[in-house]
Formats: sequence, structure tokens, C-alpha cells
Amino acid sequence: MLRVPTDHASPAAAAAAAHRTIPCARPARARTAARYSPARTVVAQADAAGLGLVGSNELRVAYQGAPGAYSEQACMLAYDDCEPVPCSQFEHAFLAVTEWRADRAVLPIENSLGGSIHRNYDLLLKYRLHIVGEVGLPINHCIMALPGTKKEEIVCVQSHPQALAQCENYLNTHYPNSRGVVHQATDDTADSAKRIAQEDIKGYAAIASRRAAELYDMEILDEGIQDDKLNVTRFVALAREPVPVKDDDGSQRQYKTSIVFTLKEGPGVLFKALSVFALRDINLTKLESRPMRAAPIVTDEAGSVQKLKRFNFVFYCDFVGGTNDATVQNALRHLGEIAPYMRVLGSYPLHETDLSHLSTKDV
Ligand SMILES: O=C(O)C(=O)C[C@]1(C(=O)O)C=C[C@@H](O)C=C1
Repeated sequence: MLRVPTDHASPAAAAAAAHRTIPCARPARARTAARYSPARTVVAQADAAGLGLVGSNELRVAYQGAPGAYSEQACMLAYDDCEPVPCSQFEHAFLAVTEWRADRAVLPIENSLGGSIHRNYDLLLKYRLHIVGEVGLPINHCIMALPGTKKEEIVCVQSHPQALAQCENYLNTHYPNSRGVVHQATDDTADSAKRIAQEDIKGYAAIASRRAAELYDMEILDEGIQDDKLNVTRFVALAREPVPVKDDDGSQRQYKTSIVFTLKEGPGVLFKALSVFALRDINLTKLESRPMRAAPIVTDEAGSVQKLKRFNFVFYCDFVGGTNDATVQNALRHLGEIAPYMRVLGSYPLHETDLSHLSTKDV
């Protein structure tokens, strides 16, 4: 039997536990102050007009990482003039919004080279936040060390696992394990640079942004070291409330919708589920499956012995079209007849990433 995935066992318990553990860098704001902040009007306008187009003074945007992280850049791309709020873990950013300590969270969801950021898919299901926007950020990695360090002195390269994955070929060519260089995963790119700088760690290098090198006075040994010049991370913006999808604001803006659903077991069930989009010419842009953490395993009674029958999954799907569109509404109604559980994570303006900084040769 499939079970419907649940959110927190108890929201109050989750919030109480979270209060004890979240080291989100900013002091908590009073709940009422955040609720009635004049910034909310500006925020609503920013979301409604489309990310990146309207200034968003006073908007507090939670992200994972230290200042100089790519996620911080994504916050500013999504909401110019916002106040980025660094959090040490992805879940802390979800909690910061849930508990009114931030107005938005901007979190990485997938990268063109490294693939999906699975943790954030799982957290999207665990929390009841809404996707209100997306931005694609071109990622240009630098390798950096303490000023004066020579390349041959490097014994360890540290960075976020996604960044290490995106630079795999470069690392294996220039700093290979076979030469005794360790590739070490850390919580985020900028924090690796910060620690090496602040703790004066000789022989260590970090993979991070140019901005991180500038912030922490690190020397760049090489730039543009990702395995493909075209390296883009897609971030989603999360809020407590969904944004209204405009029927006709004259902007010709395209929308996207993200959903999560489960399926009963049986031949062709995923094919049938996806046919609700294909039949209506709805363009899917992403499909991801994750373990259903609320009930990951289906078992069978074989005599007196419990046997593993199969694993349980949830499916995440993005497609072009907003929930205001009758065709999308029909597709979702149709999917609702097939899927035991379905939730719309958000409908939001589609973001077209500006790649004009790359030469045509690179593209
Ligand atoms: O460590 C950072 O700088 C981050 O913002 C995280 C992150 C990620 O999780 O994918 C964001 C963009 C890059 O793809 C590499 C790392």
C-alpha cells in the first residue's frame, strides 16, 4: 500500500526543535513585526512583476552558505537590493522563512553539469513553502589559495560537493589524487575560502567565486575551471504564500509550474501519468524521482517472513505553463485521477538565463 507523504509530524514540535538548533546568522525578528512589515507590499510587487525586475528593499532573503557563495549572488539576481541572510544549512533557510525570520529563501535545485541538489527536493516536500520564482545563475569557478602559494604546493582542494563535481576533469588533470592531492567536500564554496584565509592554512586551495576571493583576500590560481564553460545552476525562490499567476498583464510572460506526486504500483503507471501532459502538448522541463521518506519500503508477507517488495518513490515534475491556464488545469485534474498524492509546489514566471558573457565559441 502506498502511503501519502506527510509534512512535519507536528508543526509546533518541528518549530520548537528548530528554534533550538538554527544558527541562522541574523537575530530572530518578532513574528508580528515581520507579518506587518511594509516590506511585504514591495515583496508582493517584486514577485508579481517577475524576479529580478523590481527592486526589493528590505526583503530578507535566506540562502545557504557564507557571504561570497553563489547562492548569495542568486539572491541578488532574484531580488535586487534585498538583504541576503546567510544560513549554515539548506534546512535552516527553509525554517527561516517558515518562522518569519526571512521573507524568502533562494536555494539551488539543479546544475547543468552536477545534476540535482537532492536535499532541496526532499525539503520541498517536508516544508509547506511555495515556489514563487526561479533564476538561472551562470557559475564560473575559480581555484584560490593564500597569496603567494604556488600550484605545486597544493595538497588539498576544498569546496562544496557540487563545485568539486563541476570541476572534476580539471581537478583530475591539474590536482590529481595520484599526485597526493586530496579533494575534500565542505558545506559551501565561499566558506572554504574564508576558513583557509582566516586560519592561514598553507597548501590548501578552495574552489569558489571571484567575489569570494576578493572578500577573503585569496589569490586566484586559475579561473573558469568548470568542465564546461556553460555551467548554470538553477535556483528556486520560496515564500510562505504563493504568488498569483497573472492572466493577462500584457507582458507575454511565460510561466512554469512545479508539482510533486506519487503513483500506485503497476505496469506503465509513470507513462500514464506523464501522458496527461503529452496529450495536451505541455512541455516538461524536469523529472526527478526521490525515495518516499515517509514510507520508503513496501514489504510483503511471505509466510511468517516479511520480504522487501520494492522501494517507494515520489516524483517531481516541472513544466511550462501556469495554473491559470485551462489546459494546465485539465492536465492536473487528469493527473489527480491517477496519482494518490499530488501537490502543486508553485507556479512562477519562467526565467531565461542571460549567457551573453560567454563568447559564441564557448557556447
Ligand atoms: O557553495 C555555494 O557557493 C553555493 O551556493 C551552493 C552551490 C550548490 O549547492 O550547488 C550553488 C551553486 C554552485 O552550483 C555550487 C554550489
